[in-house]
Amino acid sequence: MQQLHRASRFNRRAIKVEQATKLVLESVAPGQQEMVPLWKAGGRRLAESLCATSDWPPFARSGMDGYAVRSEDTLQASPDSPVKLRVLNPVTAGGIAAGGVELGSAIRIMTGGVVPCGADAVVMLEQTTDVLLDGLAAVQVKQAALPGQHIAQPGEEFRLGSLLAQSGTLIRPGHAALLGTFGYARVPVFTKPRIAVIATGSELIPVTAQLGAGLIRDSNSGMVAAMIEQSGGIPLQLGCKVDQVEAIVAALVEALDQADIVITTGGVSVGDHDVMAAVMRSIRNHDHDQSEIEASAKPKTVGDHSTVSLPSENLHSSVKEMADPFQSNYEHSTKVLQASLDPSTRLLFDKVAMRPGSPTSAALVNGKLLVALSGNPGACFVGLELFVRPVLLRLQGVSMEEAMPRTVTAILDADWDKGSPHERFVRTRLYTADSILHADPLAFNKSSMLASIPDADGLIRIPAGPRGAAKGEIVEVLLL
Ligand SMILES: Nc1nc2c(c(=O)[nH]1)N[C@H]1C(S)=C(S)[C@@H](COP(=O)(O)OP(=O)(O)OC[C@H]3O[C@@H](n4cnc5c(N)ncnc54)[C@H](O)[C@@H]3O)O[C@H]1N2
Ligand code: MOO
Repeated sequence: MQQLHRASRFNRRAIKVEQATKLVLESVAPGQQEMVPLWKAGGRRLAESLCATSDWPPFARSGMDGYAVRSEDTLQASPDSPVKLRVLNPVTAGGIAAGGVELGSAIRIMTGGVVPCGADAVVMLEQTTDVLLDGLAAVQVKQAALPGQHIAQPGEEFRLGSLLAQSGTLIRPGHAALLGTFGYARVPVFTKPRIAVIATGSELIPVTAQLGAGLIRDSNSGMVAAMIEQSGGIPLQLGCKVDQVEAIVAALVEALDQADIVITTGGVSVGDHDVMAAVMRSIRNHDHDQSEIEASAKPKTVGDHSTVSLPSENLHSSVKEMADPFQSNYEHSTKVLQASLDPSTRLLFDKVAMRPGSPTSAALVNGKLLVALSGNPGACFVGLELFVRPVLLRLQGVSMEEAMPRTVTAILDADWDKGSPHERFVRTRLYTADSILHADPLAFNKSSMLASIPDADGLIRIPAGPRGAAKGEIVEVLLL
């Protein structure tokens, strides 16, 4: 029996990164929406596509301080032979002229003012001289004005009803300006997804604590929280939990209750205390049991998740397998976990064909996504970028395609001669030289290392194989 349990730890089938990303993205849908004042909408995601409520500009607008003229009146104007135009009634309060521009006349106008009817050009103040004509106010123009000169035509930027921004758009300052222009004082946005964060590991202490023998501070929680904030979510910190089933199950139950999705870090590998791996096995077996129930009602199809061969151990034994009988009331914890799983609960994956982060796992638990990231900071970071950020964007209305990381190609600056059976994501600096983008892999790139994470501009994607990649090769880089 013990052998079977041991074997089940290694019975994990790696799926490709794209497939894993697709699975997590398909398991979430854009969330609720709310109205927020425009001045608080910056950085949020639009929940509806919004359109222009009028033409813009709404009237012919002067782009300069000067005189509104009829261009044909100025056709013969030159420095040697300036044209004199009578100055008619000045623009009234509100910037609207009382009358129009008539033959041989001009009206003084300010930047942004309504171009009076009859005028089809504005001459800049600097290019005019105030003079008298028959004792009355006049202006002298020394150059022919082109029709339309310094006038913004009504509707030239937007027509009534034209699209301003699509649902899912990140509201940047420019969008806020547009929305204000068209009278959107309150803006429909997606509610911020609430993401529970649990760090697992008995070696972890809170950031506030003093280091002790064998202890390290929990750096993943802060990193995950920062990524959540950066991607428009609200992190709910549940803190670090010791590698005991009941502590972690209790935290998961609380997290699933409070949050839209749950992220854990650590404990996903094959170690004796890797509790999240045991939880995932429990879910896999629960899923398997469900599949068997469903299979009795309908025939299995090829490629069906339920056809993956799994050891048929139950939730109890799989949790028991990793639990230290001296540390943990696993019977009770098992029941708590089991009682909290509904029939829709299923494992999405428990291994990804990538380095770092191959043990990264995900499940749908009671309709909520649970992503179990690796504890190694480098692997945790890559998992966040590949799986968590896209999910956060999707929850805020971004399309599946646009939620995926953006990629560029760059010239590799140094040999990466480490081959791998799985594709590898290498933290890199990006820079441009002679208009060519270069990827300069950062030092301290191991999964367990932190130092390169803050400096990374991208992740070089090195295909699986014995060779790695050579200096000068063109490589694909995921932008961070
Ligand atoms: N026998 C095997 N051992 C390991 C395998 C394997 O296939 N066979 N896989 C290795 C790989 S690859 C990885 S990646 C790690 C994954 O380990 P876990 O995700 O289970 O993470 P832990 O064991 O809990 O921790 C790994 C490492 O990271 C540190 N850590 C964990 N949490 C935090 C945190 N919140 N803040 C900072 N640092 C954290 C932890 O102390 C460990 O040093 O497993 C390999 N082993
Ligand atoms: O998959 Mo692990 O993250 O290589 O080190």
